[in-house]
Amino acid sequence: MGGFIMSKVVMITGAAQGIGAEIADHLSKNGFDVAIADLEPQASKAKEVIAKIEENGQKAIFVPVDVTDQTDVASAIDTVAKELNGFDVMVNNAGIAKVDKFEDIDPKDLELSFKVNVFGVAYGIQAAAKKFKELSIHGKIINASSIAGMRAFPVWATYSATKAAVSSLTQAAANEFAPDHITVNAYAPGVVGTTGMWDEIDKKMSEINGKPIGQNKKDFISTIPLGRTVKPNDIANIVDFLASSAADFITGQTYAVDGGGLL
Ligand SMILES: NC(=O)C1=CN([C@@H]2O[C@H](COP(=O)(O)OP(=O)(O)OC[C@H]3O[C@@H](n4cnc5c(N)ncnc54)[C@H](O)[C@@H]3O)[C@@H](O)[C@H]2O)C=CC1
Ligand SMILES: CC(=O)C(C)=O
Repeated sequence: MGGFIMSKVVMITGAAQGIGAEIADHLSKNGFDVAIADLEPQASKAKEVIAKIEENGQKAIFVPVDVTDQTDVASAIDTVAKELNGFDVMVNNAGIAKVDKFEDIDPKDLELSFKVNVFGVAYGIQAAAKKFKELSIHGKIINASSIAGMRAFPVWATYSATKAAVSSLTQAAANEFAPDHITVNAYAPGVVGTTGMWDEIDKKMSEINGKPIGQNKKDFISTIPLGRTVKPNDIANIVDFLASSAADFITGQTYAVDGGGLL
């Protein structure tokens, strides 16, 4: 008689599209039931991700959440733990990228960027750690940083600062939650050219420096030693690892996945 293997449960923010959706697909292939946590208007995109996860033989739900709202994030995690009957891994992936010349940085963009990229990650870490403790789970928390948080590029000050803050939150939380065997790590992608994010970045950079649409992206790609953009699959691979027991003794780290772009 075949043994019954319990599925693990992951919640991934910003998973209705892009890198988050790819992470959801990978983790479901590794036996995770998945909560796709994203803004309410992303519900129909989330349905497509859920359909793929179900094809992989796992359960999936959509949890509407705005990561800038601390209460919303905590109640989303409560819902996930109840509906999927457990909670093992939190991926704080949601993020936005605002690009501007330093002198032109708009306070509203600065505020929203910090609210989504930094407050959102802090709230996700807090609520996940509380739930892991409540359930006595040695959980794993995985956050989205960026190579922009390791080296600040011109006209990316706001975004770079938020992503540097993610690495710092990752280290601090790793230290604080180590006694509970909760690990906290981060991934730092280079240019992932196929998600919506780079279309906006390229358009805004072209308004700033007058290069034709597509040129700024090409210029970035030309600096990557391994000769191509990062694929969402490359990021999902490291998240697979960080979410697995193979990474039990790793905490507080931020991993660049950038084809050598920062070399
Ligand atoms: N695309 C790239 O080149 C890189 C992306 N990253 C980071 O990876 C993460 C994912 O990026 P992509 O998939 O490319 O972006 P994307 O723009 O394709 O997807 C971001 C997702 O986050 C969601 N989101 C935005 N604000 C939210 C909020 N307040 N609450 C809940 N969800 C919210 C969006 O609805 C969307 O589904 C982000 O944190 C990004 O900063 C890091 C380095 C490179
Ligand atoms: C959007 C982003 O973080 C990079 C490095 O391309």
